[in-house]
Amino acid sequence: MTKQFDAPFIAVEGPIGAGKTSLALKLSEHYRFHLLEEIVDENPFLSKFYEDIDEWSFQTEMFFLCNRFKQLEDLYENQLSKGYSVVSDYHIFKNHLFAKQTLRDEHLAKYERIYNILTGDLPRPNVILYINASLDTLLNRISRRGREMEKSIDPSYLQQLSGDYEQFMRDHQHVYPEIPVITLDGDRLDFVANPHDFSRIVDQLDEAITKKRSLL
Ligand SMILES: Nc1ncnc2c1ncn2[C@@H]1O[C@H](COP(=O)(O)OP(=O)(O)OP(=O)(O)O)[C@@H](O)[C@H]1O
Ligand SMILES: Nc1nc(=O)c2ncn([C@H]3C[C@H](O)[C@@H](CO)O3)c2[nH]1
Repeated sequence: MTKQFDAPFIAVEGPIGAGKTSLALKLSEHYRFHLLEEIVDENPFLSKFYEDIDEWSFQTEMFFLCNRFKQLEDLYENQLSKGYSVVSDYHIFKNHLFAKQTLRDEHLAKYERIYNILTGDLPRPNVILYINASLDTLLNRISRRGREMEKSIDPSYLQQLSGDYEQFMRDHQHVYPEIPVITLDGDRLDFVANPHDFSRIVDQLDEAITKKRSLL
């Protein structure tokens, strides 16, 4: 069974370059919530993965999965079980979403068995902020951010991931109607430079958190 807790656990999600890290950081500062950051540079396979996805996908996906498993176990132990609130720059579901895109069938079948074992009882976010954005915006932001290894990202890979996110979020709302999903238009909202846009997001989040608390 999934680990239980009452504190707000907010996940920021969306495709590569949507603005998850930027928004999660700003929210953690605003609310003074613990920030769970996604590791990127520590993944020793990621740059090789971008050079040859088929060759390196299994190692890459397994590394992300094991790393996030450990992060979320620690998060429960040190934060959520003690009543501390958290904002995270990912949701564990993204592992499966990427893996379905990158793994060959026989590797995916093995991966899914391990994924189900590892994630079955992990704590799940109780509010999701989903940033979607057009392919042009995502490519622009990835290029402006300038991570060397991401220069070879194929736009069709990104397009496919964005479509998978859309589908996943729609399904999630049907399966878990009790978990609010706040969808943000990443093309139009500039929460990085525009305080007004950021405070509109905070208003929506405040409302979702208050509603959740009143149901407890
Ligand atoms: N809404 C926004 N308006 C303008 N610029 C933004 C916005 N969101 C993010 N950016 C800029 O786009 C770049 C990518 O943002 P960020 O690293 O937060 O994305 P991410 O979703 O965390 O990416 P990844 O999936 O790679 O972790 C950064 O340079 C950031 O400053
Ligand atoms: N293959 C793969 N699987 C994942 O679970 C995953 N999570 C993040 N990423 C990539 C996207 C950005 O380049 C960079 C930062 O998010 O790492 C992933 N890539």
